[in-house]
Amino acid sequence: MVTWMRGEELHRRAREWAREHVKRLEEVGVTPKLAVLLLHDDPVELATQRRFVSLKARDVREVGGEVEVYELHEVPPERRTKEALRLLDSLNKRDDVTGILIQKPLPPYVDEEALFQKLAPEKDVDALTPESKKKLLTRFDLDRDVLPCTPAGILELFRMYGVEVRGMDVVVVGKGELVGKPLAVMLMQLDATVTVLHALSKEREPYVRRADIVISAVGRPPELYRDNPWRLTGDMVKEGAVVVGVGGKVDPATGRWYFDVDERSVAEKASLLTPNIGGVGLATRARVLKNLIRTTYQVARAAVSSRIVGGP
Ligand SMILES: Nc1nc(=O)c2c([nH]1)NC[C@@H]1CN(c3ccc(C(=O)N[C@@H](CCC(=O)O)C(=O)O)cc3)C=[N+]21
Repeated sequence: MVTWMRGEELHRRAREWAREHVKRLEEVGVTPKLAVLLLHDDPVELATQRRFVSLKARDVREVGGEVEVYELHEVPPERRTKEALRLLDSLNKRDDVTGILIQKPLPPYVDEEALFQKLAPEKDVDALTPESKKKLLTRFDLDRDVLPCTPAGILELFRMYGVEVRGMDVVVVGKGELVGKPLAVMLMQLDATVTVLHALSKEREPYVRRADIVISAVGRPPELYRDNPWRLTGDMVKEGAVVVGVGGKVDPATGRWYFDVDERSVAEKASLLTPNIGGVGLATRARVLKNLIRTTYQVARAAVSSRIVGGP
């Protein structure tokens, strides 16, 4: 029998925790404010990302924070990076903005590196600036650090459901900057044996079949992508494996979700499995809230100490 790894509890606890901190911050005159940048113009991505952004915005508002969303898809592609950099510059400087999130993925013509270099590290809710990434390579503290939301959310699910990664064979499918890559690094820190598979991997099945833990973070469901489609089905994993499904896309025509993991067939083989709805997504949102509170403290602290250092 499969045990479902659900994110509701983490999400509920994070909201409670965040609400408490919003109250505490209120007393010193600070309100968390998240600025979200949405740069994509591809219809599948725009539909999907808008949905994610509205969910995160709802969470932040529900705990007493504020949200500003900036959509840049109407800016011509050749000016998109420049406009985003200009916007980031002003958001970096604004005292009322305490967290900035650049929704991923970005369109291919946008200079991603330039954006994350520009983003003020103390406001980096996703831990995607070069500074945050560097920290991941040495060590991290799941309970204290601003860490990439989805990888950290998955590690929290593992902790909650007693999944030990030490010494385990873990396969991560997908090597994206947002999930696959940081997660692989974190799992390595936790002494797992990590294999990362991606679009150019010669073979996938043999690696997947022998893995104790499979994490699928691709986001190319066959229903929506002809090139390099990916779906994990029950026949691909070993009996008793732990399986985590991360990727999912919304069909802009129907509003329907398509996911990386075929929940039904995998549930017949896996010992533990995240549900496509109510699993990793909620664990991710829990971390977004926690990260925003942490960046808010960082920003508030920086403002106070610069006042002390710089004088009035
Ligand atoms: N810079 C950046 N940071 C992110 O954190 C980020 C991103 N880019 N790009 C896209 C992914 C995806 N993501 C999700 C958030 C919430 C759900 C979620 O809450 N899903 C609901 C269902 C969704 C629904 O009800 O429509 C659930 O799992 O129950 C899922 C996925 C954040 N992402």
